[in-house]
Amino acid sequence: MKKRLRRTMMYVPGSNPGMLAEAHIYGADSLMFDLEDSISLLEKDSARLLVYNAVKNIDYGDMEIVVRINGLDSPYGKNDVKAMVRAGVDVIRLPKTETAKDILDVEKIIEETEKEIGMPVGTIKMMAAIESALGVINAQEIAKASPRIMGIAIGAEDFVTNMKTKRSPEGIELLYARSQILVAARSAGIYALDTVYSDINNEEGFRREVELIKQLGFDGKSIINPKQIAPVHEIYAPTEKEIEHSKKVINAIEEAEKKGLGVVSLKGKMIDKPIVERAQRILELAKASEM
Ligand SMILES: CC(C)(COP(=O)(O)OP(=O)(O)OC[C@H]1O[C@@H](n2cnc3c(N)ncnc32)[C@H](O)[C@@H]1OP(=O)(O)O)[C@@H](O)C(=O)NCCC(=O)NCCSC(=O)C[C@@](O)(CC(=O)O)C(=O)O
Ligand SMILES: [Mg+2]
Repeated sequence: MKKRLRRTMMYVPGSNPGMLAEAHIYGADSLMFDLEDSISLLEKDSARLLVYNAVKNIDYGDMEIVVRINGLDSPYGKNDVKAMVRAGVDVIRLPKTETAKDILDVEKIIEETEKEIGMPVGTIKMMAAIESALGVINAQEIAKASPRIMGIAIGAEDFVTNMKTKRSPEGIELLYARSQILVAARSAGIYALDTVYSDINNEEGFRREVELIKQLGFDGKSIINPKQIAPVHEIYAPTEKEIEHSKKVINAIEEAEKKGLGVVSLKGKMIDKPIVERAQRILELAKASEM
C-alpha cells in the first residue's frame, strides 16, 4: 500500500453536506467522514446516504477517505459497512474496538460485500479506534487481527469516561493508553493516531499536546477542525538542521553501500539501519511539508 503521511486525520460530520462538499480544500492528510458519535440517532440513515453519495460523486483527489462506522452492536453498523464498501472508501474505521473479534466481525461483512460487487478481496483497509480499558488491554491482538488494518488510534473522550476520570492539559491520564497503543501499532508495523483535542479556540494548548504526542512517536492526530491542520503540519515538519543532517546520513550510507559496508560513521557517530530509516522519514516529512 502506498506509504502515506497521516499527520492529520480530520473528522467531518457525515450529516453536514456543506462540510462534506468542501472538506478536502483544507489540506488534511486524511478525511474521516463520521457516521458515529457526531451524528444524532435521527440522522444515522441520512448521514450514511449523504456520505455514500459524497464519496461516489465528489473528487477528493489523492486525499485518503476514512469513514468511522457505527459499531455492529448498533442497528446501523452492518448497513454502514456495506454502504461504505460499495462507495469505495479507502479505510473503514471501527470505533470502540475492544477485541480482535470486533475486527474480524466487521472484516467478514467487508469481504462479503467486496465479493458481491466484484471488488478484489482485501481492497478496503481498516482502522481500529481503541476507546476503553479493555481495548487498551487488547491493543496488541487488535493491531494484529487483520492484514487490512493500516492503523490504530486512541479515542480519549470515551476512554477517560470509561476510566472514570477526565482529560487534563498535560494528558497524564492518557499516558499508559497512548504508550500501549503506540507499542502495539509499532509491533504490528502499522500507524498510530492520537485522539482529538476538543477546545478548538485554544491553539496554545493544542500545540502543546501535538508536541507531546509527536515526541511519544505517534504518526499523527485525529482532528476536528481545519484550523488544527497547520499547527500539526508545522510541528511535524523537520527543521532545516534535521534535513541537512538526514541528507548527509543518506549520502554517507549510499557511499558505504557502494563499498559493500552496512555501517559507517559520520562525524564520529555510527550510522546504521535505524538511523538511516529515521533520516528517510525526516526527508519524507520535509517533502510533504514542501521544505
Ligand atoms: C466543532 C465544530 C462544530 C466547529 O464548527 P464551526 O463552524 O464553528 O468552525 P469554524 O472554524 O468556524 O469553521 C470554519 C469553516 O470550516 C468548516 N469546518 C469546520 N469544521 C469542519 C470539519 N470538521 N470538516 C470540514 N469542514 C469544517 C466550517 O463549515 C466553516 O466553513 P465555511 O462556513 O465554508 O467557512 C466543527 O469544527 C465540527 O463539527 N467538527 C467536527 C466534530 C466531530 O466530528 N466530532 C466527532 C469526532 S470526535 C469524537 O467522536 C470523540 C472520539 O471518538 C474521538 C476519537 O475517537 O478520536 C473520542 O472518543 O475521543
Ligand atoms: Mg469516541
